Amino acid sequence: MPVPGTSQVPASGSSSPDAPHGDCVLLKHGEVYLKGGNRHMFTHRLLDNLRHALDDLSGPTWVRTRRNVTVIGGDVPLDELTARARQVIGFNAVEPAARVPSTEEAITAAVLDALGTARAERPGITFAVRVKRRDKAFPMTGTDFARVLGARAQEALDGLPVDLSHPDVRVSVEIDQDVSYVSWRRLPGLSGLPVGSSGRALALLSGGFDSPVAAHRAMRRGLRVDYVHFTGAPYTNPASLYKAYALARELNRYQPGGRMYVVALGKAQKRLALAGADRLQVVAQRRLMVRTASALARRARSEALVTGDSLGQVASQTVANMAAVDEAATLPVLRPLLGWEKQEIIDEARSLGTAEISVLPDEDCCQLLAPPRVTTRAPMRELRTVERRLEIDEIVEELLSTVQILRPGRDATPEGPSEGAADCATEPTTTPVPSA
Ligand SMILES: Nc1ncnc2c1ncn2[C@@H]1O[C@H](COP(=O)(O)OP(=O)(O)OP(=O)(O)O)[C@@H](O)[C@H]1O
Repeated sequence: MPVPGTSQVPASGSSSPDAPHGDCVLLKHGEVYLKGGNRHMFTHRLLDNLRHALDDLSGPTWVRTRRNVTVIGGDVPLDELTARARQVIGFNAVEPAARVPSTEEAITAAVLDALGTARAERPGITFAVRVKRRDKAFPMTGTDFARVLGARAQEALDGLPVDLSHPDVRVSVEIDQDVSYVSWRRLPGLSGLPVGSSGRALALLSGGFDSPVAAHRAMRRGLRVDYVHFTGAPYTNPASLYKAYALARELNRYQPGGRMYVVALGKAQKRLALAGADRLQVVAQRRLMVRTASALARRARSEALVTGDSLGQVASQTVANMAAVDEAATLPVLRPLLGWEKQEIIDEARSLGTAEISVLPDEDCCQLLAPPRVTTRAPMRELRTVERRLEIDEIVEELLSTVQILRPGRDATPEGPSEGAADCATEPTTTPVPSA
C-alpha cells in the first residue's frame, strides 16, 4: 500500500472517490465550520476555490465533502495534491492519508504500514493512535480500537514505544461507513475565510515586503484581491513593475487570478513638486494614489483598498499622515499590518515566497522626488491648497485614462522573479481599463 506523504508516483487506485483503497488528502475545514445559518455559502466558496486550485494539476482529481472534512484524490502525485491544497485559504489542517475499507484487518494493515514508514524515516520515535468512529456500526468503540491497534503495532514493530501525551507520531484513524482514513502527518493549512466570501478589495502593491503580506492577509479574511501598482514612469526604470508583477503572480497562487492595474505616476509626481508640495510630497503622492485607486476599485466593484502600512514604521505612516491619506480615499482603507513589527512582516513574506522578490533592487516611485525630510504631520489645509493648484481631479482622470491591466497567472510552482520580469516585459495580455 502506498504510504501517505511519501509517494512520488501517482496515487494508486485513487482516481475515483468510490475505489475501496488508495491515497488521498484530508482537508479539515477551519473557521467556516464555526459559521451559523450561512455556513453553506462559505463552504460553497471554499470548495469552489479548491476546485479552481486543483484544475490545472497534471491529472484528473476528485473532491468529496462530508460535514467539516473534505477529501481529495486523483491521478496526481500525492505530494503535488498536498502542496496545492495547502495553498487554499480556509483549511486548518491538511493530512495526506491512506483510504482503506472499513474493516479491522484493512485499517490495522494501514496503521502498521504508516508506523513502519515513520520509523524508517525517524528511528527511535514514540507513537500514539487516535481513532474517530463516525460509523457507529463499527464493532468496537474508538478507544478500544485505538488500544488494539497500539498493541498490534508494538507487537509487529519490536515494541515501538507508546507516548500518549507527546508522541513523535500520532496516527489518526477516521472510520466512515465504507471507507476509513489513516493518516500520520498533519500539516498546517492556511486557515481563515475562503477568498471571495468577504467581497473584493484593491491592494496597493509596491515592490516592497509589506504590501504583498498585507494583500495576503486580506485574502485570508475572505477578500478577493486585485492589485494596483504605481510606477515613476517615465522617470524610473521598469524594475518596480517587474517586481510587482512577480509578486502578484506569487500571490495569485492563493486565489483565483487577481488583476493588476499599472499606473504611471511620474509626471503627476513632478506636477505636485512644481506646485510646491515640498515636505508634503510623500503624503500628497499617497493621497493621489488612493484617489486613483478608489476610482479604479469602484470600476472593478471592489469595496475597499488595502495597504501595507504599519503604524510608525516610517515618517509617512504616523496616525496623522494616515488620516490625511484616508481623507482622500472614497473607500475604506484597510491596513492589515497596522500592528505588525517589521521582522514579523519579513518572516511572513519568507513563508509566502514573496521575500525573495521584494528584496531585489528597484526604483520605487516613492523615492522619486522624495524630500530629505518627510513631515510626520501633514497639515490638511496645505495639502488641499497644493491639490487645488493642480486641479487634482483632472490629474486622476488623466491617470485613469492610461491605466494598463495585467493578468499575472497562477503557477503550479513558484518561479524566480527574473522569470516574472521577463514575462512582464513581453506581457501580451494588457487590456484597456473598464470605464465607469
Ligand atoms: N509604488 C507603489 N504602488 C502601489 N502602492 C504603493 C506604492 N508605494 C507605496 N504603496 C502603498 O503604500 C504603502 C506604504 O508604503 P511605504 O513606502 O510608506 O512603506 P513600505 O514600508 O516601504 O511599504 P512596502 O514594503 O509595502 O513598500 C505600501 O505598503 C503600499 O500599500
